[in-house]
Amino acid sequence: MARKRNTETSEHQPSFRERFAALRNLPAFFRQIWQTSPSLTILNFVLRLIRSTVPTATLYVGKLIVDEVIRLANAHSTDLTHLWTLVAIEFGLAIGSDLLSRGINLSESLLGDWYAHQTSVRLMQHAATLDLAQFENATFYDKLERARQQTAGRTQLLSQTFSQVQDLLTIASLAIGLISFAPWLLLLLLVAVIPSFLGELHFNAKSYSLLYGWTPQRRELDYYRYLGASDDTAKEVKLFGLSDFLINRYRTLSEQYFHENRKLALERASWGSLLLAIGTVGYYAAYGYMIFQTVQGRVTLGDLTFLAGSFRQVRSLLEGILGRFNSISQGALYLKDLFEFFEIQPQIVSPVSPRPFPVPIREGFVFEGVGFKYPNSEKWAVRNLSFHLRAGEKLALVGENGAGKTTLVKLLGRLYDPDEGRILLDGYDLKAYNLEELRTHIGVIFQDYLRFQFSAGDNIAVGDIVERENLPALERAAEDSLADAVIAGLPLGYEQPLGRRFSGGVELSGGQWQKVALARAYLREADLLILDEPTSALDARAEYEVFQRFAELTKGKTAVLISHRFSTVRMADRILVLEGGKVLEMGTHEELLAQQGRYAELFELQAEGYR
Ligand SMILES: Nc1ncnc2c1ncn2[C@@H]1O[C@H](COP(=O)(O)OP(=O)(O)OP(=O)(O)O)[C@@H](O)[C@H]1O
Repeated sequence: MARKRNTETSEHQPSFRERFAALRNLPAFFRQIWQTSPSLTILNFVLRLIRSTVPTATLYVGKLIVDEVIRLANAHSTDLTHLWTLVAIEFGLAIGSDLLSRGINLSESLLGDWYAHQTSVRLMQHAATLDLAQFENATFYDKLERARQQTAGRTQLLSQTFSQVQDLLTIASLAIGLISFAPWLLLLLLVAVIPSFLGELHFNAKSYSLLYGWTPQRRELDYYRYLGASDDTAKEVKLFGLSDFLINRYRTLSEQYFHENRKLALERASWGSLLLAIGTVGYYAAYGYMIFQTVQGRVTLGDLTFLAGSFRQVRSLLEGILGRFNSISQGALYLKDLFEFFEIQPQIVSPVSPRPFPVPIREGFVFEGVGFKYPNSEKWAVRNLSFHLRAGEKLALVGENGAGKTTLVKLLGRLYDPDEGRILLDGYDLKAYNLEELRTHIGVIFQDYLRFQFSAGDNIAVGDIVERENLPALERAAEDSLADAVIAGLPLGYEQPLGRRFSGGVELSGGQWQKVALARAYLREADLLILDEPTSALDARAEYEVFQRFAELTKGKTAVLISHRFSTVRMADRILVLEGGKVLEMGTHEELLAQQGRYAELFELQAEGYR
């Protein structure tokens, strides 16, 4: 299937002005580098400063050697002391230069690695503060993806900018010699180098926009790679015979990228060679002129070697600087992506002066005309939702798929805020409470709970991670959720790694996983416990037992239970029937049966199936 490139993103073709504007990110970048390690930054800079004078010094000593050789030859002298001293100095410079380069590389790679490490940690920390809604947004993902990719590339930007400064200093010292000989040579050099610089600038802008425009597709490629080769997916991919389908989708997209990239690479190579040739013509014109001056006796042979060497070096340094300028401005554009990611702010936050969370909860939660639309959707997931979840009651949520049950739970945990109406806790809007505190007091086990590829103990401990080392607490929670028998059957008990991703891991059955996940809810001393279809994978006996315990363990606590099984639902104090995001019926099992409404209908339907 041929796929069209996202045309919306190709509008992001960065203009010259944008590229230059992006350089404004460099000071902030260097502030971060400096904060990473002031001593390494200074060391690197000092080493580069010294290193920048070495080429000029070497060329100058070379000139002195040539002049001395000629003087000795003409004077038929055998006193070589001065000559050998000069050679020794040049040798010293060569060794010194190598050592300096090594020092520069070492300090820079340490600095770069440490910076990349710190940025990755900051990225994770920042991502953790953001809202669930932001994670469900594709543009956000693209930004995150670019920001992630850039952390390693930053090391390169660091060394390029430092090299730039070093080379500029070297050029300055070499230029002094050239200027004193013939200032227009320097001008000739610039003219020779500029066309290839402009060419590079143009092609770099193009490849940046190609890469940028392809971010969504690259994410798609990663996804196919993951689907095609991962333990989570292998089962379904094999049984449904999806390999060829996936490989073809991958191939089509990847080939399209390759072709676009190749076109650009070819254009770049042909234009690059042409423009570079102009530079070479400039160099040989200047070289010819210098040879002519030497033959005329206006400069010495030593001067010729110095000047020709300086010219050649300044040319290659200038080319390097201009070329590097391109990658620096490109790097600065990527830097913009990174900084932009850090600028994304969460919308769901704590108030400035939050109310203390009520312990115990006195009145409970009141939904007042709550309406909510998912950010990427036009449809109301829930609307005009009004009901009272009393303190200490067990409320079951019932409704068909998509009725809004999980959404209601997400609103309770402030993973989203309502678009209409409000949710009160003991008379105050949920937004009046500290967000973290609110979440600490709520224990939720979602139907799509995470199967962490951690040890069995850690899989329970994620319910309240501060209890990680508290084995008795973990054991108690496991007992409450019936996970104790599962763990007793594992060769390494609580230390047993679960899942197949890492070596030595043991895979559990769906029901066994569910028992382990359920233990998380019991580990946390939550005041509001929410279980979203916690027993869907359990066998009938286990389900019965789990709910017997649940009733005992949550005595006096507020709890919300989502289930499609009426045997479970009828154990709740009250039942709320949702339909199309609205409250359809609410009452006890008996009341709802007596009403002969939807609940009674669904209950009968299920009971029918068991008869
Ligand atoms: N992340 C999301 N983005 C957009 N729409 C969503 C998202 N999650 C759910 N929805 C939509 O919101 C509505 C309510 O979904 P919700 O998950 O709350 O239903 P549910 O009652 O829990 O269903 P189920 O019994 O299948 O678990 C559905 O129409 C669903 O398509």
